[in-house]
Amino acid sequence: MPVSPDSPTQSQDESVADVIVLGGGPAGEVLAERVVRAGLSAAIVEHELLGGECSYYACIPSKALLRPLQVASTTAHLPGVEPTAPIPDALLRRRSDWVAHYDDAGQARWADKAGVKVLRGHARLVGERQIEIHQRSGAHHTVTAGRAVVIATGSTPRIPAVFEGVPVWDHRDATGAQEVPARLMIVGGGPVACEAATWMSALGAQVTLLVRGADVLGDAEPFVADLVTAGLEAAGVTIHTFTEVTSVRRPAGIDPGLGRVKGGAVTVRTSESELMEAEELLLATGRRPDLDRLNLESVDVDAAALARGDHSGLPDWLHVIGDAAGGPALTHLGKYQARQLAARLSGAKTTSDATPVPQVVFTEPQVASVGLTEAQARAAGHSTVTAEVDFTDVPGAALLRDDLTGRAKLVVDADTGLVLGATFVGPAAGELLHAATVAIVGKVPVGTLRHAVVAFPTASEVWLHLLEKLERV
Ligand SMILES: Cc1cc2nc3c(=O)[nH]c(=O)nc-3n(C[C@H](O)[C@H](O)[C@H](O)COP(=O)(O)OP(=O)(O)OC[C@H]3O[C@@H](n4cnc5c(N)ncnc54)[C@H](O)[C@@H]3O)c2cc1C
Ligand SMILES: NC(=O)c1ccc[n+]([C@@H]2O[C@H](COP(=O)([O-])OP(=O)(O)OC[C@H]3O[C@@H](n4cnc5c(N)ncnc54)[C@H](O)[C@@H]3O)[C@@H](O)[C@H]2O)c1
Repeated sequence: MPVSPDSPTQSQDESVADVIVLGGGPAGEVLAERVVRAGLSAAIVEHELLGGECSYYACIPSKALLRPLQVASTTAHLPGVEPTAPIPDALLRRRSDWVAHYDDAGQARWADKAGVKVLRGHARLVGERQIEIHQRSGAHHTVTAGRAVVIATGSTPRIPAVFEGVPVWDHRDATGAQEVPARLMIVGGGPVACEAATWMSALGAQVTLLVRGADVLGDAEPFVADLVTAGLEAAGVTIHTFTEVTSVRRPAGIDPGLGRVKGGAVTVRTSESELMEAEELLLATGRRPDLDRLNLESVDVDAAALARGDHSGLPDWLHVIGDAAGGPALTHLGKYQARQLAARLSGAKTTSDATPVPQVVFTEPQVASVGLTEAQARAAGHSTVTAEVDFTDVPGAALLRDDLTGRAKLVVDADTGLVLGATFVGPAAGELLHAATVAIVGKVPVGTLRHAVVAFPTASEVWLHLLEKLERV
């Protein structure tokens, strides 16, 4: 039962559903929908927008901005068509349309149709299967779950100590940009930093990336950083590696609202003792599970252990999925965990949760990877054989555009011939990935993969060339 924001403080204890989900992001929504489909009742408690970070501030707006840029980049290198250039205002309008102008009415209609109750307000645990729901007005009431409570509260940005209290951009401002700062410093070298550098430079900002480590996307196969760095630099982005911010200054900021410049120029000093200045600074320094305000101690759960991904201390009625679970922060992983948990809650037998995690970073060129890198496979004790192929050697890939850059790598267990990991960088990389995921999950040896004939001339011929290099396996 939704409580209107102006209702008086109240305390009632009602069993609203078999399963209560805390947080209505992609993980929470899939969980709720699936348990209802299985014949149980479900309610979601959401304190902001139903649809979560992914729908309004993360995956959807970023990809709405990046897809036209990918098309523009292709047309610039595709004889036979006029090159096309990004139109900043139209890009921002496309983004705003895809986030439904930050209105979740459509998601609320979906929930209604799916038979999922939506309880608006901030949730905190107060006892076994008991949730207190707080409204902004101060009113609150208690609800009880018949069977299970699922934490799906997502994640929140990690703020390095040096930036605490300084008004700068986070990923919400970058995906929700209303203004384009003339100069933008981005701190970080992960997917958020690289993708945001791509769209903010296309929108007209002069972007400087401050990367603490040796490379952008440092956990990937080494050639990933080389190709993404070249792509960013070609787009006009300046990259400083081995650079950490040691101090930051900004004249007292104002809060001008989402995606607007938050005050006067920002000045940072870096570990190289360099002073740098920009109109805005975006922090893209990672995320951590959002568990702080859940009152977990009231049910004897150690929030710090849970944030590290240690779920062993959870009582049998309490579960955690999605970014809140402390693993890789990816929408599709949270949704997979939701499907698995929904099956278990409705009495079905499920296989183990251990599954390779695919990821596509939508830079120019695109980066797609799944499973282990060669270094990770070796560290895990595998003896490995690998194959690498340049996209320029593959006719189906070379037809996609001129000025082609791209590379692929397969990591295979030398003893079993099974694929352990795959990385593709280049046009269509994201579409080449799922075959690798299927090969890993299905435990298909490379000897069998060779019989999967590839249609000519498609980018999937990259697979053919990789497998030809593994003929002795
Ligand atoms: C810029 C950016 C781009 C990204 N792009 C991609 C991408 O392309 N592909 C990809 O797979 N992943 C991407 N991600 C990661 C992706 O956004 C997350 O993995 C995903 O949103 C996690 O889903 P979730 O349901 O676990 O949590 P969220 O989407 O964070 O949803 C959690 C929900 O819980 C609510 N909530 C939290 N606490 C409470 C409480 N106490 N009471 C009530 N409600 C609460 C929140 O308001 C929110 O609605 C991106 C992330 C960022 C920052
Ligand atoms: N396309 C996609 O799949 C996609 C896109 C965006 C984000 N995401 C996911 O969202 C999550 C958050 O992404 P992210 O890029 O913010 O996180 P990340 O953890 O992947 O990268 C954080 C970056 O910040 C750097 N860093 C950390 N602390 C720092 C400090 N104090 N000073 C300087 N640099 C520091 C790290 O070295 C790293 O380069 C990730 O799990 C990511 O996979 C996915």
